[in-house]
Amino acid sequence: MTPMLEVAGLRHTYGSGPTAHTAVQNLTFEVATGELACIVGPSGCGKSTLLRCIAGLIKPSAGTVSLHGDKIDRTPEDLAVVFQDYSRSLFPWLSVRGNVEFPLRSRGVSRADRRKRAAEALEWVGLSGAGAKYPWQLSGGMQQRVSIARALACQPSLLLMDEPFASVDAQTRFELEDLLLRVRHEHESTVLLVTHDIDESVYLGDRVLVLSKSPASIVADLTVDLPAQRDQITTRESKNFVALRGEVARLLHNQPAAEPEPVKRPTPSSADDQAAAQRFLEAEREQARQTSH
Ligand SMILES: Nc1ncnc2c1ncn2[C@@H]1O[C@H](COP(=O)(O)OP(=O)(O)OP(=O)(O)O)[C@@H](O)[C@H]1O
Repeated sequence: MTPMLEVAGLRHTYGSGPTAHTAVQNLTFEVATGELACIVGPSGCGKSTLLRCIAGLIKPSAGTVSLHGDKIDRTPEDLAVVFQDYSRSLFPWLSVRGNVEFPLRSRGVSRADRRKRAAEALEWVGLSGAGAKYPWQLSGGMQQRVSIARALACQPSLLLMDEPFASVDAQTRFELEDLLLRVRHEHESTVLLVTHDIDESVYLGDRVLVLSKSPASIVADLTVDLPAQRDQITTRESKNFVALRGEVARLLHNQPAAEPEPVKRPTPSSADDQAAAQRFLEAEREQARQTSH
């Protein structure tokens, strides 16, 4: 079956000559229909560059991006993006309803259908009563819900999310993570979410793609072996969660400076995995402390 998203041999270099900077190199992966894939990588490794290439906002220097088999050379209509900075992505002069309806105008959706789809999307994110308000009358978490509603109203084949919960407090972050899990199951959405938060990548993902330091390449593609129904307390305490979180942390913190080798996933085997992961993390931190002095 054709994957929803196919990224093949992607490279992007900013600038040219002596100031050229390769942000991502040789990235190849697929995201299946209905899957939620998380991308996690060190700060500045090229995560946003990758998303911008997928969204058709920049043309990659090499390689291809295809959405259900069609090569992307401009922003596809059936793709929506949720950015970290909700305050800049919502229009302050439009009501919440107006913001959610806005991208539907350029997609030729009739006024009546725009109203209907905006009302539905606001209901999905728990903001039915807020349509007439303005973004600046809402909390940060509510504004990000509006951004998510706006993306969902477009009924995208692929939802791209770039650090979507990085600008809200911890409690709101948990609520928004659970909101995303709920709506993606209800709507069988295909989601590619970029985060620098290891726990978030494991909590949300069906898969976690771990990127190397810049220029980003994929060092591991891990399947998240957790039940589809997750909750913030028991899932995060579970043995599989803790083991996988430790593994992602190791992969992120233990990278050679250049050309990382692909790393195979070890199979969790003993009841001591959790403690072993914790000890390993502590050893990693100690090593990082020593090398930074
Ligand atoms: N327009 C640009 N021109 C030149 N270099 C750029 C440009 N945009 C990004 N870069 C560089 O490319 C590299 C990757 O940047 P990018 O923003 O994609 O990384 P990131 O992983 O999303 O970063 P962060 O984790 O801080 O959000 C960085 O070294 C950055 O300085």
